[in-house]
Amino acid sequence: MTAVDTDRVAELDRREPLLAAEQVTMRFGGLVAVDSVDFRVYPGEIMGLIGPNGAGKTTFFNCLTGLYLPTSGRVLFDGSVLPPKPRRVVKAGMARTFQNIRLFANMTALENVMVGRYCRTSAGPFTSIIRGPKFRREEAETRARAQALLEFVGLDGTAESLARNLPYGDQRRLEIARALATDPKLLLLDEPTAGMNPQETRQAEELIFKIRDQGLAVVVIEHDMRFIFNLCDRVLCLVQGKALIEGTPHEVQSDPRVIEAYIGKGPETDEAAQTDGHHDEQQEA
Ligand SMILES: Nc1ncnc2c1ncn2[C@@H]1O[C@H](COP(=O)(O)OP(=O)(O)OP(=O)(O)O)[C@@H](O)[C@H]1O
Repeated sequence: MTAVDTDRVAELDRREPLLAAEQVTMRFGGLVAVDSVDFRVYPGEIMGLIGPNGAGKTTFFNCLTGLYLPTSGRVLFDGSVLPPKPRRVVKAGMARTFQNIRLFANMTALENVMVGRYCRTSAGPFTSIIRGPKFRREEAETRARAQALLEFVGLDGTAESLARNLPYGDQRRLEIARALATDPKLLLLDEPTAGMNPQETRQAEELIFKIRDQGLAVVVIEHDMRFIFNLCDRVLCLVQGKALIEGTPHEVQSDPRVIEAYIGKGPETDEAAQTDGHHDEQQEA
């Protein structure tokens, strides 16, 4: 089953974008990693970002999320340019996961999600030290919300497990739960299925649809073509830092330039794309 609905995509196009990248360029010395890229994400859509290794996807992601200040161009979130400060970006409503899992390995699953929630609490250092009523009330709310998010991502029953003891696919879902704890409007997922088995990948797909159905916009970087074309409303393909094509999954996957960019690794050979050297590296990380 495909998620793509042409009427839905047309409707999305009539709305104000939640995220808009305008002519974003990122240079590292003489290397142009991202070259004049325009990109729009609308509320409630799933947007895919694909491209061969080294195409500039992660660098572009880092520009979108304020980790990098673009060399030129700008990124607007909800109509404003955000300061390149992670806490401000998160508070504005943008959350992300990384290519390599970044959990607090020795904390429980519940504690990991609670950490994500603290950007939405207001108890100051003094109230926290004396553990006053406001702190205790917020702590109870944070715990309840974290527990609900664990259930939402399908991790109920793991609340007290240490993050490092969870299976790989569960760790990835835990990262998503932690990102959701910040109450984002936009969730950015950097290779959410890297290293997953087919069953975990299917579960990840269902989870992302569920997140979209809550009204969030989602941007996904992936190498797994079958996953991305089944999941996304629209897809942008980057090649050597430039936007090669943006369109519906059907438009993108049938464009011969995309297949050529992957040196023959079209959708029909996506298993090969999943098992290339890049993914082995991710699994070892
Ligand atoms: N911090 C950096 N300093 C210098 N060059 C960088 C830096 N980060 C990325 N690059 C270079 O920018 C280019 C784009 O890299 P990037 O990681 O964004 O690509 P990607 O599409 O995410 O690749 P992959 O699919 O392998 O993760 C590459 O040539 C890379 O070597």
